[in-house]
Amino acid sequence: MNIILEARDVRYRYPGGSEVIKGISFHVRKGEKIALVGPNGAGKSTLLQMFNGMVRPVSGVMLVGNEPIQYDSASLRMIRKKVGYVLQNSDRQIIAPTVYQDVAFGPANLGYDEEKIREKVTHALQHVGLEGFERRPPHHLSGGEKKRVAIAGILAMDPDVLVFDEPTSDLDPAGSEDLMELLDELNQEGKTVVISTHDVELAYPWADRAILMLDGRILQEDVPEIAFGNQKNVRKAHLSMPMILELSQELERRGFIEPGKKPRSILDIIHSIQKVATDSQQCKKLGTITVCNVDRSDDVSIRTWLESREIIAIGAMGTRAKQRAATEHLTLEFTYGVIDKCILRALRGKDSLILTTTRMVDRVSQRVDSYCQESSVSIQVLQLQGSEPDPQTVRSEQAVSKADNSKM
Ligand SMILES: Nc1ncnc2c1ncn2[C@@H]1O[C@H](COP(=O)(O)OP(=O)(O)OP(=O)(O)O)[C@@H](O)[C@H]1O
Repeated sequence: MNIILEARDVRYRYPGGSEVIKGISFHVRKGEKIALVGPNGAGKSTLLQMFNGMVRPVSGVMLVGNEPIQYDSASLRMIRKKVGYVLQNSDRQIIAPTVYQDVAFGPANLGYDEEKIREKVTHALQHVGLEGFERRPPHHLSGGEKKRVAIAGILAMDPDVLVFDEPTSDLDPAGSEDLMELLDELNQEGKTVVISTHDVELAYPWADRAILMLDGRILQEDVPEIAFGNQKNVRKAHLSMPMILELSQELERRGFIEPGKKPRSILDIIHSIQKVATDSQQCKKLGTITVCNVDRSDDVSIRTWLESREIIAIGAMGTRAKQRAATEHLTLEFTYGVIDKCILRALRGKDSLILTTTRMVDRVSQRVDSYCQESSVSIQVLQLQGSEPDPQTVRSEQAVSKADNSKM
């Protein structure tokens, strides 16, 4: 078990106040997505701030990479290179007069030379979709853009762990979905991601593990299906049960889904409702999913390719994919939970196109393959790539089946 963060019986009280962290122990494994969930005042922010030494426990030990955190300034600088912390309020994190200077602050503090700083800043801004914003004053940006500047500032230091305090609290629903998608992308690239949130609907499908907190203690820590499935603890923590989980419990009571199945998404629910799924598989021809890697298809006109197709829905995963869609003036139908939504479409016999980036391409095939194996269906995943000489021939030349047709 590759533990990257660990708390051993940590306790904390603010100067002159009562105890707000009351003996907490837990660990985070490398590559995990953890959601710390609890009501106002539960101690989530205080606990998160212990992860990179911003708050020092009164007793107990915090470890990063199996090493107890040391609190001298040189050690803290190194810890903050490993564990990046994105504050809830971006205005408190952004300090410089331009976006470039703000994102450059971390790498400059690490002693990098000008060229390396420029490289880090450019890469970080690309990552969060803010290329071209370098000279902009941060206080003129929208809340969502400021959040991305704050994240870029952390990414520029290339930390192993990213900690986000209420990452979506000041974002609109579309902005929240974009941000969760960015967190997924970063996790897919190997970052461990820890967030605090009140939003159970957001945490439930996203997290590998949920930690429910109340009054400075951990109430429950488990996979989301179990952590959020305990009605008593959920109520106690002033939370509500995620809608999907509540619906699946109701369907289970009525015998529509097998006992013990805990769907995490609408696709899971459809899959669990065996009869409906079987009917749809038998009656309909399945649609296909075409994947376009935007990192490798500069010379492909997606718009031209689309013109040669029947009606198709388009989804985008990742910031660069969304930017590419904007450049080609494509209307996106799906920007979050994209793979599941395209599988649902395929089950209805309809085709879709997913724009994505190199690191996420395999994820599409993996998710579709695992769904197909579990459900004994075969949805074709095709790839759109390379130069496009003639839209008429694109379909046969560039659409290469990756699916295992023997599953049919
Ligand atoms: N700087 C501070 N000085 C004194 N007490 C504080 C300070 N910051 C937080 N607290 C107290 O510590 C407790 C835990 O606060 P914390 O912000 O960690 O909770 P939280 O779960 O993140 O809440 P929220 O969801 O509202 O942000 C609260 O009772 C709060 O009043």
